[in-house]
Amino acid sequence: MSESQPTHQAPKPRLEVKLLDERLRDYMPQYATLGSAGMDLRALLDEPLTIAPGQCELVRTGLAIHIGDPGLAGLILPRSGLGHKHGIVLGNLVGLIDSDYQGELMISTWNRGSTPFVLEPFERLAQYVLVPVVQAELEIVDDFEASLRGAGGFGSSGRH
Ligand SMILES: O=c1ccn([C@H]2C[C@H](O)[C@@H](COP(=O)(O)OP(=O)(O)OP(=O)(O)O)O2)c(=O)[nH]1
Ligand SMILES: [Mg+2]
Repeated sequence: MSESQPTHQAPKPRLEVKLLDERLRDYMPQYATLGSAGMDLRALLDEPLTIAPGQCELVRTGLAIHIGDPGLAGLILPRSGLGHKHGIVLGNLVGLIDSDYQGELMISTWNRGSTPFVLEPFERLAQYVLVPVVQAELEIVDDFEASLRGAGGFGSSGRH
């Protein structure tokens, strides 16, 4: 079945990427479908890596992506299939990639499951999502203008 074209599409930011391993040329991150939010990141490994239950390994991607625009950031998120079926998620839960980071993207890979997981070389391990960011300035005040919620949180508004 052919995929429907999006009705409108903003121009895509072009990001500079360095391949820290030539093998990555054949495994460039891609959007799997026209509407995919993330590009899959692959594990740069020379041989399969067994991750024991509870173990966390920092896995190379072999990619350095310089975002360069402080109005953007990268997020590294787990893949739902690996996370749900195999317990393979991120040791830092979410990876936040600063726009001025020029180093290699690393994936903190945590086996939160109960069986060993064998990670294969170049397996799609996590996903990279580019998101808009707004930087704030903080201004110290003594009081806020009152809001309906005030300081209530953590379930204070109850269930409906
Ligand atoms: O999953 C991740 C998370 C972070 N990073 C890189 C990019 C990010 O810009 C940098 C710093 O990340 P963060 O600010 O979350 O870590 P930190 O512990 O605060 O280190 P730093 O003091 O270097 O900011 O590490 C990754 O490669 N993978
Ligand atoms: Mg930091």
